[in-house]
Amino acid sequence: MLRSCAARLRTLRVLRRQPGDARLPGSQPGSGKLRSFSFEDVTEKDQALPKPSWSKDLRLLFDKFMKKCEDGSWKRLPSYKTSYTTSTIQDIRAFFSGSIPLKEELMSQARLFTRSFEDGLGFEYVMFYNDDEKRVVCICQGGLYLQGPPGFLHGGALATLIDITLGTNAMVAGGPVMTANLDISFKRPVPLCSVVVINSQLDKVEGRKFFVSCNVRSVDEQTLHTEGTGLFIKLEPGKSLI
Ligand SMILES: CCCCCCCCCC(=O)SCCNC(=O)CCNC(=O)[C@H](O)C(C)(C)COP(=O)(O)OP(=O)(O)OC[C@H]1O[C@@H](n2cnc3c(N)ncnc32)[C@H](O)[C@@H]1OP(=O)(O)O
Repeated sequence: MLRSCAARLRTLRVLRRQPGDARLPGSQPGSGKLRSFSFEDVTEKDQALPKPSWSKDLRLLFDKFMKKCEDGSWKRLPSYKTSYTTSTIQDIRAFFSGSIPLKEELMSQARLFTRSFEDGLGFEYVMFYNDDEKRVVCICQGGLYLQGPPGFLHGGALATLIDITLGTNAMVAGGPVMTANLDISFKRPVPLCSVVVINSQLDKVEGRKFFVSCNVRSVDEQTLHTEGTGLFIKLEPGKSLI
């Protein structure tokens, strides 16, 4: 989660174009300042760009959303495997008030779960964000190592994709969050290696609570595979997680 958290914070920095700014994403100027809370020192290949392992459907959808980005209404969210420097890890620890149990040498080896497979065998996905509509769309393809029932995507893999999509939606709206609740209704199985679209919407914000919902459809939109809702809680700087 922490790696996911930090990667998404860095994604937000790109999204909001605040180079060198130590503010938390979503916070107002002058509030939520953190010492050196920056991920600028992480330089890695952006994973949310076309690869040879992508199917034609994923490539076509990617091109379609990139077109939507041209007028600025949609933005592509970069995504990284992440590997952090010692100072960055210290800053993440400071944010969580020292409550991260993992030793530093192990933290530097940890990787973002959804970006830990070989290209094409696990999660291939790109997210796009529309600020006006408070929507995040994730176009994704679950590879051969994500099988559940023979020939179909594992429900837990789809739940993961839903979690990161809804979580990203909450996070671009409000800053760092954690999943408190996920409710998923599986309606039709997703064929392995097929492409689906997760369409999420920020429904409501109540204090630190962000309520987000989504549906998952096939590329041709004819099949409704899944519906889901999630509750995400905005994290408070300095508050211990444990
Ligand atoms: C950080 C970047 C993340 C990027 C996107 C997410 C993708 C990755 C998602 C993950 O994998 S996260 C890992 C799975 N989630 C967890 O491990 C979370 C475990 N739970 C916690 O650590 C805490 O419960 C949590 C941080 C979610 C909330 O603890 P807090 O102490 O900050 O909140 P608090 O208990 O004060 O509750 C705040 C409000 O939320 C409500 N709430 C908290 N948990 C709830 C829950 N489970 N269901 C319903 N409501 C809940 C709570 O009632 C209260 O409502 P009110 O303000 O109206 O009083």
